[in-house]
Amino acid sequence: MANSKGPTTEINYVYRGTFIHSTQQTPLQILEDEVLGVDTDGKIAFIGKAAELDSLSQTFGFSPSEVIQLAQHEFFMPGLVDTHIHAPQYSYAGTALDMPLLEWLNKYTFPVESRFKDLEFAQQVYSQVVKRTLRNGTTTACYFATIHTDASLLLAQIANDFGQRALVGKVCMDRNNSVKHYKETNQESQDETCRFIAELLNKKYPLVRPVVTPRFALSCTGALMGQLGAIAKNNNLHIQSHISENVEEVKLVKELFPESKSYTDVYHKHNLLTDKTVMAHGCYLSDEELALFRETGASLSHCPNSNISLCSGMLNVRNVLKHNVKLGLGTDVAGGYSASMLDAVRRTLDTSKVLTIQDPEYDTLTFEEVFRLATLGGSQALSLDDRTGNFEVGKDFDALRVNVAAADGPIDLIKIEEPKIILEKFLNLGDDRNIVEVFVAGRKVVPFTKQ
Ligand SMILES: O=c1[nH]c(=O)c2nc[nH]c2[nH]1
Ligand SMILES: [Zn+2]
Repeated sequence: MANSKGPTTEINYVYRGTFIHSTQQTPLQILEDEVLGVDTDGKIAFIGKAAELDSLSQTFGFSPSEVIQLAQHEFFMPGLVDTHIHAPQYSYAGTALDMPLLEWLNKYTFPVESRFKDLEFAQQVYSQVVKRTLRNGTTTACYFATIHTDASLLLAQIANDFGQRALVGKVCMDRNNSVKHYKETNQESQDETCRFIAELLNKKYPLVRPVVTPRFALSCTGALMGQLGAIAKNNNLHIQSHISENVEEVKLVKELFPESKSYTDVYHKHNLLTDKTVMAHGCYLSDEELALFRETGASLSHCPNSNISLCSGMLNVRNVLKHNVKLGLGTDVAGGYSASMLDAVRRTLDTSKVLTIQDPEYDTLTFEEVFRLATLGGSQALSLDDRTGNFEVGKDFDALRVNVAAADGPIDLIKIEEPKIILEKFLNLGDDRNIVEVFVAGRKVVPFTKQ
């Protein structure tokens, strides 16, 4: 019996072929020769066996002749969810990876981010990052912008224009001793955050929301963090920040906040840990801190490229999962040099294997588990799993149409392969040439209609 939402909505289009996604119960569910219908609101109206096509077409009022058939080496998978990416840092992605975090922030990041006062520069970089990530299959992105409100609003507008689902954060920082012109006063940070939230909500973009963004504990006074926690609470908003990325950072946080039991406790004390909070990295969190994440419902973003590129550390993903902490993957551009979530998948697997090399007892992650982290896991980490993350009826159709054998693509298939092998090849070898179409909330956003 097909899974369906009921025949109340009008069907916009129907695809037939292989659909691969994750559920809470299984990291990999492969649905072969199925039909999936998307309604005019962009939601999945039904998914069922192709053998039931006739009855589905009668129930939902579409003609079987309009069904779009996928080719032999094609499949649909849920869109990729990037739970942590710095849009302005895309301007220097692939460079500046020669020093640890705190020096890297001072030497490269803050000087570049300070340039985003210039809206023309912001327009150029932000259009590029939204297009590049969409082309690589990121249907949902959780962005850090900069301290500049108008440029941050511009990022939100560009994501909306190109049809990407996004959380966009105006960065807050009232502490910065190294690049003195790149910081706000406490009052400015509060006022501009409120202006950012009000103006963005006022736009009523269907898929783009503000996220309260204290940069990290070293960039914010306790007073500012507490005020931002209150702003998030009063407006029922998401929160994002960084935590426990690098040994030196953890040490300085302990010195700066001696009254707190741990780094996690610093955020908890300032009401920044909620079930809509996502914290990047978390390489050095103790079991006690993970328990606090679990209790508050806060989630982690695993950013393996950045963790390795800045020699920060390695997240023990197995331990995070054991603590039942929600977890997604992030590119963390530009500490991470790649804007592609396929790279995040590969670096997650690499890191897991390095942990196994160090300790053969370590239970290496499977590609199926990492696939789930990149899709459903990310949507859960961002508390958006009621809307996106897999092909459940009633969710928005956020999806990639993948052709593993795309002409001039990077993958050679020697013979016809089963879907699981095709997915594994795509995750390990594929790139944007294999992503022939991208859908967000039912709208085809790749290939681009707008330049
Ligand atoms: O990887 C990171 N990138 C950043 O921009 C940042 N800011 C604080 N901590 C950070 N970590
Ligand atoms: Zn980051």
